[in-house]
Amino acid sequence: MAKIEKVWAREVLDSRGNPTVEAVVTVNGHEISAIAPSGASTGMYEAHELRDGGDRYKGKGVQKAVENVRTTVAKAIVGMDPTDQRAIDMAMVEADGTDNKKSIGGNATTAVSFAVANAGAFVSNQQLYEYIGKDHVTLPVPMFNIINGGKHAGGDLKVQECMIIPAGASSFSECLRMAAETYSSLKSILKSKYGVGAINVGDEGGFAPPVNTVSEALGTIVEAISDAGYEPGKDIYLGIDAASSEFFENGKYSVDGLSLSAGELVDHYRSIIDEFPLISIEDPFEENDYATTAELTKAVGNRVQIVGDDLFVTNSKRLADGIKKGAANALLLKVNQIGTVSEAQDACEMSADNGYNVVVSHRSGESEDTTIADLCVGWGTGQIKTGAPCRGERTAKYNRLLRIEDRLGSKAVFPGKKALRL
Ligand SMILES: O=C(O)[C@@H](CO)OP(=O)(O)O
Ligand SMILES: [Mg+2]
Repeated sequence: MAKIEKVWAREVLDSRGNPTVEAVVTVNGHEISAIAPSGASTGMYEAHELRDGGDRYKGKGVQKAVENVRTTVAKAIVGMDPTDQRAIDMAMVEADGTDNKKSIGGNATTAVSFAVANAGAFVSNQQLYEYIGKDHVTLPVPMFNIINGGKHAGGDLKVQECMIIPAGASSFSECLRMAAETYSSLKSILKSKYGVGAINVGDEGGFAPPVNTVSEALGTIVEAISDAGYEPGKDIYLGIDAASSEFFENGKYSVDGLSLSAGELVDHYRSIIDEFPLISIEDPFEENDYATTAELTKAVGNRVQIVGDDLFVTNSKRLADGIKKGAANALLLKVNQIGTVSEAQDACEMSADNGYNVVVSHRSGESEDTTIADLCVGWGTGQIKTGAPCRGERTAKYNRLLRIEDRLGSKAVFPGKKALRL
């Protein structure tokens, strides 16, 4: 049996230039490292990130998380078998002792949990996706965020992400090519419509043009899809992440130049669904509103994937509540929202057992770490969202998926439209 010989951590930078935690686990004399990502539109029920009062630039909170890995976490897990992911994750949960990783920090536990997964694969002489997935590995249909709004961009567009979903493709690599071509034609269209400033990009690599409404954004994307030679609603579909908690105040949603009640927002979404080939809506209502999320799911859930991100925060308890109430029909899975790979896996399995789709997701603050690409393939979730088809921290994941597809050759399973139950 291999043993974890040493646990270390250091501060490195994420894609926004903010400090984050890199954990290093030594097995068989080899150092295996992994980096925690970080959100901007974080859900209120997420695992706690150690960031010193939310100040992301002084680095003191991250230093504390780094220190916790070097001391508390190292004490709890050195000597354990790196292939016993669950025991290691539970040892961290126990050493933390809070219900939201407040003492060790969700960023500390995530980085260690990722590193342990990679170390387990290393000592097993396997690729991470093989080690996790055994024999049911599946390449995902990706969602590409090509127009950025909300907290990820500086403009007036309140909806955070406007995405393309090339579910009509016959392989992952074809999805990526279709997305890159559409991204490129969108760039030309935006430049000619709004001027050269419109092609500046937001946190996830999508453009941040001066559009005011989601319809304007989706209309331009539809044009770009056609210009690239694809058929909207057949080859490439649309998805949005409303991240609506960010524009919810005093019982009203300020979106698309309107001030809407939850009920009015249901009608607003329904008119957008009627106008565009929109097949996925994430966080349509604020993170505590299971009732209206259930109402929308009931009304359109047979043709639209309703995804819970801030709503569920990859937390099995919140997910179980949502399932009971019929809120959403898909889980957005972010390991750092709950803080360990094993707890995220629990939420993944609960989703599958209850007929909910699962979309593995990056954060807006990312790094070169590609662990989530392997988790997605190994768990066979069939969907991933990891930003635009550009910027190194996003292409790191897409390129990793290309490599996995290439390694699998004719054994690569790709679900296409089935991943979204279309
Ligand atoms: O809301 C989201 O889905 C994510 C990732 O796209 O954003 P953030 O990491 O800022 O929470
Ligand atoms: Mg989201």
